[in-house]
Amino acid sequence: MTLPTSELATASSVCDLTVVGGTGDLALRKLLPALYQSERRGNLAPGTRVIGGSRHDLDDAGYRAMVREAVHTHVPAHELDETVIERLLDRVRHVVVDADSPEGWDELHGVLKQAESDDVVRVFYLAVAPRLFGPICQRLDDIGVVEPTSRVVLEKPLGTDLASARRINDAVGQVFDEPQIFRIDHYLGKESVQNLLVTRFANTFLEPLWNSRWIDHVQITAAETLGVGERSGYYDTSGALRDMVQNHLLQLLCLVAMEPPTYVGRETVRDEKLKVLQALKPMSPEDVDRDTVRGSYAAGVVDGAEVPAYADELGRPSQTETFVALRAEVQNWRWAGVPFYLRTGKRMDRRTSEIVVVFKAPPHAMFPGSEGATEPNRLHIRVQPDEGMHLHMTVKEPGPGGIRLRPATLDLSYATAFDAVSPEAYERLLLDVLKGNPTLFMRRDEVEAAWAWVEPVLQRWSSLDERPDEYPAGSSGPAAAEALLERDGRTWQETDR
Ligand SMILES: NC(=O)C1=CN([C@@H]2O[C@H](COP(=O)(O)OP(=O)(O)OC[C@H]3O[C@@H](n4cnc5c(N)ncnc54)[C@H](OP(=O)(O)O)[C@@H]3O)[C@@H](O)[C@H]2O)C=CC1
Ligand SMILES: O=C1O[C@H](COP(=O)(O)O)[C@@H](O)[C@H](O)[C@H]1O
Repeated sequence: MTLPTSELATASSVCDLTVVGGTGDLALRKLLPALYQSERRGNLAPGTRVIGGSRHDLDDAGYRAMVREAVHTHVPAHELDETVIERLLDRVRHVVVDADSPEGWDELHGVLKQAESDDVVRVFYLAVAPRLFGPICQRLDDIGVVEPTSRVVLEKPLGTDLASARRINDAVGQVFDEPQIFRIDHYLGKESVQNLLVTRFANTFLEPLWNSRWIDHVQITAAETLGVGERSGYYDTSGALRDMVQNHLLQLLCLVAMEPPTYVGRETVRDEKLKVLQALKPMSPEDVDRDTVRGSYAAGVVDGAEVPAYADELGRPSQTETFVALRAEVQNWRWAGVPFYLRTGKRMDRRTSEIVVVFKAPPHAMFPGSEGATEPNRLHIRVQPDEGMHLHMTVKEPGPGGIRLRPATLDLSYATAFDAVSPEAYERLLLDVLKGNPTLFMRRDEVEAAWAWVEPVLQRWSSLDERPDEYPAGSSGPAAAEALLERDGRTWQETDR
């Protein structure tokens, strides 16, 4: 079994990568530093160019200065190499384009016509608000630059509900065929997320246990210490359910719950993930009231600094949730009766993304005095920080004087086990785009199935017209999130660090 995305050392095809939104936060903070890293590792094919597009009145030199600063700001100092920066800058151009106007697009056409050869693949990365995806695709079509080999990359969020996601998909689909469309979910580019597939399917010891007979429940957490910062305009129209659960957390759930595909390939993994999304138990209004928790951070202390409440950062009261916890069920043979608890929030006590698989307790306490002393086995898959895994077990405490049971862990930290730093998710995903490998990108049917599942939650919440529960910034979320598990006789599990 080979993971196509592990081909990081393989050069990509020669591409003209046009980043519409090339002056925005995402481009400067993530995409251009990722391209720098690809250049540094020799993974950008000679002849590949990067064309930034925005309404900024910038010439090539002005944009190159912006790119240089972005690389200096967002790449760790020990990885900076001026000769690599120069090599990257040689590839860089800028065109002034406005999605809302036909002007400027001919200039893009002119630049693309100067490509090294007719074989250069045109990639259009839309790092702009999703409402612009359809209009930009139309403009690209109007100027005649979309070829059968072209690709388009769409950033999340893809819509705000099922209907808007369908509209965007329809609009993009007027110009690009589905195999040409790469919908990014950057969690799928994280090393440990891909390792989840390998751990499950390249080892034999887990798979026989990976079902409702042996697994009690699964917890998936993505906690951030950051607040909404500069993105409050976007975030307040979104909230944690749309921003994190509909995409990243459900993708993680899919990778935990999916059946083994016959091989890891472009469509096979996505086919299996889709089946999981389609098997999620639909939420009735009563389910939403019972099985979901919304929170909004109040003022508090994070990493030793006082931070304001969400509403104060925003400058007005808001019903938008900055925290969600919920209980989901996958209604199929493997997972019947196994709850999946999902939780995500901003301004929490720690930055951690983690999957915890909690196994059932041993059926019989056979060691004298050991009733209640054994903790169920837990497999922690740490997505970030400190990527790795640890298996929580019960062992005998060494020494004479009878058998005393003690919890202990088998720990695998990537940083210590492998002498290699994992590439940033965007570096890996951008290379996959340049190579034309869509395995780690979301297909239309997946995105829409995920929206179909979260939509009843959104509808119920908006019908209630209530403010989310407050939680102090720097805490683990609202008390109701603890109660959600306590009701089932369970607790959230954290990796001890
Ligand atoms: N920032 C992040 O961390 C993340 C962002 N995303 C998504 O990526 C996308 C971009 O986000 P972000 O970079 O933060 O947004 P910004 O607002 O920082 O940047 C938007 C970019 O789009 C350009 N732009 C805006 N309007 C037009 C237009 N009419 N025609 C052409 N270009 C235009 C802007 O340049 P100008 O104004 O000069 O035209 C700018 O380059 C969004 O969909 C966002 O949700 C997803 C995950 C994380
Ligand atoms: O997509 C998003 O993800 C980030 C969290 O990403 P991470 O890689 O730092 O875990 C989140 O802050 C942002 O709100 C969301 O849009």
